[in-house]
Amino acid sequence: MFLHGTSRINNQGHLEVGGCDTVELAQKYGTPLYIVDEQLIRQRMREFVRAFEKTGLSFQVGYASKAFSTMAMCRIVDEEGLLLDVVSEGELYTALAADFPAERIYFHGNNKSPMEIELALDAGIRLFVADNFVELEMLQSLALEKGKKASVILRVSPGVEAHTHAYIQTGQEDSKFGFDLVSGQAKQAALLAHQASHLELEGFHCHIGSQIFETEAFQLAVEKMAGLSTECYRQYGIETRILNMGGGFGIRYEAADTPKPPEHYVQIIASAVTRAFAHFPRYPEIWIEPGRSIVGEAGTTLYTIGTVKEVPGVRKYVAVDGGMTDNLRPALYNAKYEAMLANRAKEEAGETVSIAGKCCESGDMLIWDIRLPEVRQGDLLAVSCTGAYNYSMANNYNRIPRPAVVFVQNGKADLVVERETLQDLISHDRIPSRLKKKSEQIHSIK
Ligand SMILES: Cc1ncc(COP(=O)(O)O)c(C=O)c1O
Ligand SMILES: N[C@@H](CCCC[NH3+])C(=O)O
Repeated sequence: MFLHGTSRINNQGHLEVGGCDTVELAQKYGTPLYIVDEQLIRQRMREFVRAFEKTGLSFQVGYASKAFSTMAMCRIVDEEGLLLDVVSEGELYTALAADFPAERIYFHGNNKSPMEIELALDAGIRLFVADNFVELEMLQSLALEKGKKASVILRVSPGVEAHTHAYIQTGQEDSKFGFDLVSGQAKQAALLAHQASHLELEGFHCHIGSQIFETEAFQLAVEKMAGLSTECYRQYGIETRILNMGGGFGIRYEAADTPKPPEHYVQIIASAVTRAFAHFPRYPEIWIEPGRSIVGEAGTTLYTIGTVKEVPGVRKYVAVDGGMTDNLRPALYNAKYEAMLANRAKEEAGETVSIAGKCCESGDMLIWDIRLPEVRQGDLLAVSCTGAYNYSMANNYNRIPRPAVVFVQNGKADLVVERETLQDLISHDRIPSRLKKKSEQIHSIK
């Protein structure tokens, strides 16, 4: 397993993250456990910021909460001075509850409800990334009602779609997100927002995919956005003050992944902007909103190994005390992960096994065919690179409680999310009185 950030093997042969021995973390907090390397998160944020500072252009780095949102995480984003991208009432509520300044929050989403828009307007967030015509209408009428002006940038589908190792240019992007560029919808929306009495159109947004290594795709997307900006400027006098190029920068999940450092993506985007917007009086302020590349490599999930089952001549299944409930990505995207035995980290690999989760689902496999030392019940398995879209996509399938989350740094561990309890699982359940047991019914009559 590749050791990211502060991860290392200590003298006892245990995996250590943030100066904390993971075997001790397992004893103290139990497993499964999400361990987050705080120093690495801060380092990544600073790398993006410093790279922009070097360009001399105006910029904002946002963090996409969807990758991993907790109140403690919002505090780190605030301390590092980033903007915060939220996509739901829940993410907004989490940020506000953590006292994140509303004026540095902006709201994404393809189906914002009137209630969500009202909450955000009342809180005084920085802006909305408007996704469609219905939303523009809602924003205008709710802002009017409240006697406010809602700042917006428009989400555009630029017809550039990037995948992990390739990108394609599609004519008209078939996407549930944003205003289509090719058909002229984006321009039409810009004019509408520009003319609306209670909207302030500040610019455009696009996001071309996630876990992207192809930097050419970002260049092409900048060019497309510049084309739209030019048309809007020449025809309607609309100035693009903000150009948000989204997130999507790839990370190293396994040896085959070769991501570029944050600086590389920033340079590519910044130089594409200086070229493509050269004919404007001013360059737009460039925004990006990475999620995965900030938190992904900082996460490690610790499991206890339970049953081991050999199918003779076929494979050895090693089951852990979590699975698709804490990491949905292998089941959902066939995502690949690396792992090691955290309690015997120095031992040579001796066998090939497959790591199964504990859900009642054949597809609940975390890793197929991984080389590990001979595994025993009670060993600790550490899966790396689980910081993004693991905790945030965790679920209670099979009524399995969600794990705890600890932040580790300089030898200290802080519990930032408590493990769900069995009581939590039933806390919203209600039994209608007709289904209550006779004894309980009599009790409730008294
Ligand atoms: C609009 C938008 N912005 C930002 C992100 C964050 O992407 P990533 O975590 O790949 O950086 C996403 C997720 O793909 C997104 O949909
Ligand atoms: N949830 C996805 C990424 C989608 C991000 C949201 N647009 C993942 O785990 O990789």
